[in-house]
Amino acid sequence: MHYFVPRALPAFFSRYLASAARFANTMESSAVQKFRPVVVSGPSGTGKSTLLKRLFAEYPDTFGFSVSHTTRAPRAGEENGREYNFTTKEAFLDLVAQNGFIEHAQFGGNHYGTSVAAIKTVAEKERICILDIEMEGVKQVKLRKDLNARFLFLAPPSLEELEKRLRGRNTETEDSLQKRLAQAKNELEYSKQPGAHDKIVVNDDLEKAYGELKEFIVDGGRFGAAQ
Ligand SMILES: Nc1ncnc2c1ncn2[C@@H]1O[C@H](COP(=O)(O)OP(=O)(O)OP(=O)(O)O)[C@@H](O)[C@H]1O
Repeated sequence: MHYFVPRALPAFFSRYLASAARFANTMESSAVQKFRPVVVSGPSGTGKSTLLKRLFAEYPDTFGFSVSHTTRAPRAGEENGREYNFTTKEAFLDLVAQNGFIEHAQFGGNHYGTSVAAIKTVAEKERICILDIEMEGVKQVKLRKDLNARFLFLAPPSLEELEKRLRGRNTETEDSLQKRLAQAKNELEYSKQPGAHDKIVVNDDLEKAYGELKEFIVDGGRFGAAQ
């Protein structure tokens, strides 16, 4: 039996689909061209939360955080898309297979992750997405050129000073403190690799560090976007 296969039709459709995909990508990337995500990393206890809190207070309605995915059930008062993107295990693992997560992990039998789409959503809402993540996450974001992110590393003045701050914060056990200090050495090593970060700020004097962080992130109101 012979079927009539219109040869021109698939070619037409594939051209149509390719141009639709190009259009969607352009639309998508135009948001991150203007609202470029900023990755702020640095050893635990260097002062990321302290400095970012100040930046958010000085620039209200400018920054945003991506909404994570989770397979855990919503708690009372939690709204899908606000606290988390609540999802089934199947949908979560599908997205993992599609390389849709920057980072994901499992805690207490539930999956959690930061999706590429959630980061882009912040840019589409015309806000600068701030990602406060550790080194492995930084490496993942670097692979995703489509996110157009900028990278700032906050360094402690020394490991001795970092230990003093972590002890002073009174949030760590001796064991978790030693783990954080060991991880800090890895992060500092990585930060010395050429091209690992766009900007390194040493948080010695708080005022000076804040000024440098602000200058890099705000960038005279351009937030890193090309004019
Ligand atoms: N320049 C500074 N001089 C002295 N102390 C500082 C300075 N910056 C931050 N601190 C103090 O160091 C401690 C750690 O800061 P913070 O909690 O902001 O670190 P972090 O990088 O956000 O840590 P984590 O990644 O564990 O959340 C806090 O007690 C903070 O008040």
